[in-house]
Amino acid sequence: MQTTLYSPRLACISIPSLSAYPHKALIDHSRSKHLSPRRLFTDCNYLQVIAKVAAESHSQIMGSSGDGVLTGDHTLLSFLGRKDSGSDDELIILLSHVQAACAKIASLLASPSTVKAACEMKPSSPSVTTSGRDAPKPLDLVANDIIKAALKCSGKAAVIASEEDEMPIWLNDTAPYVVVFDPLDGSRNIDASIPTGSIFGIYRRLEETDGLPEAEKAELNVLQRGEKLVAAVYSLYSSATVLCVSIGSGAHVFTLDRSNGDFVLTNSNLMMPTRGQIYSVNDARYFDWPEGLRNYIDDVRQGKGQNPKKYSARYICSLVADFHRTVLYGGLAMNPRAHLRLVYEANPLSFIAEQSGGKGSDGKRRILDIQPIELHQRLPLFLGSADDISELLSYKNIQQLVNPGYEV
Ligand SMILES: O=P(O)(O)OC[C@H]1O[C@](O)(COP(=O)(O)O)[C@@H](O)[C@@H]1O
Repeated sequence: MQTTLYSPRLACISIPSLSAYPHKALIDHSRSKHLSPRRLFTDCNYLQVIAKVAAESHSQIMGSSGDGVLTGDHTLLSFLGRKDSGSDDELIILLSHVQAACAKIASLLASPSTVKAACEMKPSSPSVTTSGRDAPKPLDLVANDIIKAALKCSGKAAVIASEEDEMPIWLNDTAPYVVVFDPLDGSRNIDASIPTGSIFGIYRRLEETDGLPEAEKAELNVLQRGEKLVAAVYSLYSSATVLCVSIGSGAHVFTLDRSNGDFVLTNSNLMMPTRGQIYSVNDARYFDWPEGLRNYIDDVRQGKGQNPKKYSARYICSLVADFHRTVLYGGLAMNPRAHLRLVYEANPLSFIAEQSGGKGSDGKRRILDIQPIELHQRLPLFLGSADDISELLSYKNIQQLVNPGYEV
């Protein structure tokens, strides 16, 4: 049975395609039921069963050919379920809920009713909350609710922390994982249907904090250094919806098949080119930049850097989109002012950058080495090809300290 992805009133998510798995009777039974978004997150056992089946059985059917080359058509779950994938069943279950949440957000963003509502809204300039964060748009809050419901439903997240919530939320004393996330990055562009994304970082629960009061242990768990990440994910909602996943053994891209709701492997072991020819930065801020950054950009624009080719600029102003292009084509995606967040933006994306051969820096330190001191901590962020980032860092003075509070 197939359900539509773009119902105007209520966006539905198709159930994952399971024809490849041997537990067919179970699957046929599951398939006979329509999976509405409500059911997706209320019937928690449903996804857990699916993910467990994937984890237990996939290597009997597909797996790798033994030389690292993947064979067969993999979905995210079947890919993670391979014997040699390095993921445990609980992580697979958690990630199955993450992918379901992203599919639901993708369908909401693309639904005519959402686009119509956005068209009817008056243009608004971003205002800030009391904590200094941009005021959330309605879709930020909807995406946040979808992801929180999915993570709670997974039963695998002990504590979660979102860009849209002031504090972490403790969910479960015994669940193995900690999830930090930005539910909808780039949402300042959302009314114009410009690409947006979701970002997730997954850590293990710190068992040594188990005896502490809830608020204290919640904070310690979500403020782990990026190098402790066990997995990172970003979802890009664009002409295609793609999910890039790393569980610490490379980064892999899956594309949403809108006909059935599967995320299908489209690019395994992503390798960022060691050097690119594109820089991505808001260069209307050029005159607020320090000398080192201005010199670097002046040089690469003119082909006077280590790479004799003249660089081009691309800036979508949507971090996930700018980063995804950088991973694929090489070059740099950066925001030199202390604007992006360490915990749920810089860390997961730096983890994926490193897993694909690139680098992540704040201009002075490797991102994954930085000890977070607060959940919504901001910092300058430079992500990209290993050689391009090294060259940029050699200009020394690249962090923008002048921050006049831009209107747009
Ligand atoms: O205004 P700037 O400095 O160009 O920053 C743009 C960046 O801010 C972001 O919109 C994130 O900010 P928000 O999380 O507040 O939306 C990124 O997607 C984008 O890369």
